[in-house]
Amino acid sequence: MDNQNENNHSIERFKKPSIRIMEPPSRPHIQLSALTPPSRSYNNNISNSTRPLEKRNKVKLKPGHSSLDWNYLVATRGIKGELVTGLDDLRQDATFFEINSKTTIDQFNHRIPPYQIRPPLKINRQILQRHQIWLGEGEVQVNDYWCNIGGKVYCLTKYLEFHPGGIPIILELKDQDILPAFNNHHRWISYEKLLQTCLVGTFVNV
Ligand code: HEM
Repeated sequence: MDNQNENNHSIERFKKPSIRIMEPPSRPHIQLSALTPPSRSYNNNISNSTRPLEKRNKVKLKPGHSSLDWNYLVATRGIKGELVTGLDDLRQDATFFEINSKTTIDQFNHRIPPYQIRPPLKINRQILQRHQIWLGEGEVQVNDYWCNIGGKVYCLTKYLEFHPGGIPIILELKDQDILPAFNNHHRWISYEKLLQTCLVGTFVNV
């Protein structure tokens, strides 16, 4: 009997200590939207919570119209001033001669590419509007499309077909400075670099 008591006692001694299973602490409720990265859009008019993430509106560009093709065009024709259309019209434009200095006109007459002319050509609204003709893709002989970006006039005639966001979105802004719309879509892109050789001159309110 004593023997059995002793056995029971030793079994008790080797029993595992009872472990109290703790409940995991309850997690704070986190809304998924708080974990999603902020939208890369700079458009302050559209709240991040309603804007679908990474919605792209890129269009399918025609073959030969990639960004590399554009760089090639700039390097081969842009540097010679050949990406600016409609310059010959300026030679018959009285307003153009009225608002520009002799130094500028001399360089223009010597066919210096507009992006290299100092001081730059002055272009007012009247002249700009005469160079906003877009009859369709491929109509390079007829199209002549200039626009105002942040106070500078650029010729987009050749660039439009290379624009990954499409042509209509730019044409819609015909009468405006397109810089705010540009910044809403892609503030990080340097249009000054992309369109460097397409610069016509400075926009002036005269
Ligand atoms: C004329 C100057 C402009 C230049 C040089 C330009 C350049 C570009 C470039 C390089 C892209 C490709 C971006 C990428 O791959 O991430 C792009 C896309 C786009 N652009 Fe422009 N852009 C111009 C004007 C505009 C304007 C005025 C608008 C709107 C009114 C616009 C709307 C868009 C859209 C919707 C896309 C495609 C979607 C996206 O990338 O989110 N662009 N543009």
